[in-house]
Amino acid sequence: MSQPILQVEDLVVRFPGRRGRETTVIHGVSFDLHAGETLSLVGESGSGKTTIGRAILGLAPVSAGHITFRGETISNVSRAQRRKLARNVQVIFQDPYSSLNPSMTVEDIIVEPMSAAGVTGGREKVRGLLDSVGLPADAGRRFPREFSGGQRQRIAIARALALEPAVIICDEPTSALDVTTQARVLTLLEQIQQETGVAYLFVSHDLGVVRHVSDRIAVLYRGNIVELGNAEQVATRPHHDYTKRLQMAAPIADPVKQRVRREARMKYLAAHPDPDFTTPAAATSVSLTP
Ligand SMILES: Nc1ncnc2c1ncn2[C@@H]1O[C@H](COP(=O)(O)OP(=O)(O)OP(=O)(O)O)[C@@H](O)[C@H]1O
Repeated sequence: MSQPILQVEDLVVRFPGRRGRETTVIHGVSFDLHAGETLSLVGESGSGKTTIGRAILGLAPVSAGHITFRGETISNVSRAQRRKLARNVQVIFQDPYSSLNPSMTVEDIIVEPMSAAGVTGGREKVRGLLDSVGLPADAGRRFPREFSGGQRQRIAIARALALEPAVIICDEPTSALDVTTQARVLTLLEQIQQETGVAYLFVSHDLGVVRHVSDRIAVLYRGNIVELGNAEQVATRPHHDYTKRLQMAAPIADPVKQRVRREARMKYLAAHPDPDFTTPAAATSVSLTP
């Protein structure tokens, strides 16, 4: 495999807490990301997935450890160096309703990061970007409110692609979308990756979703990576107890398979009681009646 494009080594993130005490939310996490690869960070709500993404983007404090992009340190650097990085590492957020400025046209939304990076000629590029995400050319003149959730996420993807980044952090990019739209957006992200070689750091609570889009999966539990490996292996033959719980909590459509797995989960939990584990978030969407 190629040299890693992004390396996170022994990352520790602490936030100021009550009475001047600090709370550590990321406890020495390490992973790397290669060009053209999708690595997913999976864990329940509060496990620290978004914080890791924000630390890479310089939006959360790197209290210890360091982060490098193409071998160059990007943690705790100056604003100017940060701006340089912004061209290479972009982000797509979970909520396509709040992540796009409602008072700007789609063209202005897409051109904005180019102008901020001092790239000229952005407006000519917009039509090609809209086309590459499957939106009509006249979409540029319209406003976000005129589009559905899936279309808005396509606008967010076009904006992320505007600076031809090497890495895109996809923070739960499909969790606000219905299942069919989810599949379309994931397919689009895969096509873009095949065409451009962009690497994705994909953040999700849903092992079932990331299994199909990832090359590797890192499982995060309370700010620690407890398992990292090939996506198929982690999703279907996990080693760590916590991953097994996440796997058993991922919702599936077939009610017969769901019942079989629920029974297996009950058996497993009865045989492995562990008060230290909280119920993974996805479990709440699994029906408890046949
Ligand atoms: N700015 C902050 N100040 C203090 N604590 C924070 C801050 N940002 C995040 N945290 C805490 O860090 C922990 C991890 O949060 P984070 O949002 O990274 O989790 P997550 O796995 O992305 O969860 P979710 O799936 O719900 O988005 C949480 O306990 C959260 O309360």
